[in-house]
Amino acid sequence: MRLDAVSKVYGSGKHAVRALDGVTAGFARGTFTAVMGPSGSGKSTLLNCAAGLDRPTSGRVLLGDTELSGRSETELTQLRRDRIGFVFQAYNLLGALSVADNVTLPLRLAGKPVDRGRLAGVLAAVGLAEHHDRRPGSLSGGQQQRVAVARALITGPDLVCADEPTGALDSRSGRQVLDLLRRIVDELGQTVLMVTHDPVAAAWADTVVFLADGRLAGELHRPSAERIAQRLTHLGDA
Ligand SMILES: Nc1ncnc2c1ncn2[C@@H]1O[C@H](COP(=O)(O)OP(=O)(O)OP(=O)(O)O)[C@@H](O)[C@H]1O
Repeated sequence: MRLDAVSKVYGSGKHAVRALDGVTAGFARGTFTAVMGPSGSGKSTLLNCAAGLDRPTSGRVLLGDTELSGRSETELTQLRRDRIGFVFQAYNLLGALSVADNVTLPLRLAGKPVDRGRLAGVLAAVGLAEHHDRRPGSLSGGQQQRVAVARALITGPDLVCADEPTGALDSRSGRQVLDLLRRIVDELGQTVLMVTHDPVAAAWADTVVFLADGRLAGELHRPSAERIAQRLTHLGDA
């Protein structure tokens, strides 16, 4: 996955906000990247452009060999459904459906057959094999987020996008979700792009990229939470 000189401007005239300003970055297959930066620095905009949820004003977004820019809404919807998995802070599960039906929803929406073996494998990977008939509301927050990770994985996506996936969780459940994201990269070869405010969460990634005012402001490889926190504190420095 690659962003090439991506800019995003919201609004126009004197109300224009340049949320991203010429961001070029590559996220290699099988790696875990965290995006950090102050509030309003463009983290969610970057994730949304990478995931085809939002369109850059200029620049190119490439998912493998597929260019997202210039695609119709229908094409983007299809591409997101088939090739990108999403995990949000608020889980976004459907309360009326069982765990298994939530997880397989992306397949059913795409009109694809549900492979029971694959479902069982994905549920086992997230540690919820015995919960497939439960309703999300009867599970803990951490378990619900692991259902969301299973749903993101069921299509075998090229990219998993996670926006503050631990934002609503206590530290123990958060750690389990981060451990899971780490394992889907290490053991399944998935590619994860995660926005977070939390240096401890970011320290699970291979690379942490920093944003400030819509621009890249450096990156750290395999950093400790302390180094990340220190870097964040000095982001505004020249
Ligand atoms: N739909 C929108 N319309 C207008 N402005 C927007 C929109 N989305 C984001 N912005 C603006 O773009 C800038 C970047 O926002 P973004 O949400 O990407 O930042 P962020 O780093 O994710 O912030 P936070 O950490 O607070 O979630 C901000 O100034 C924000 O107000």
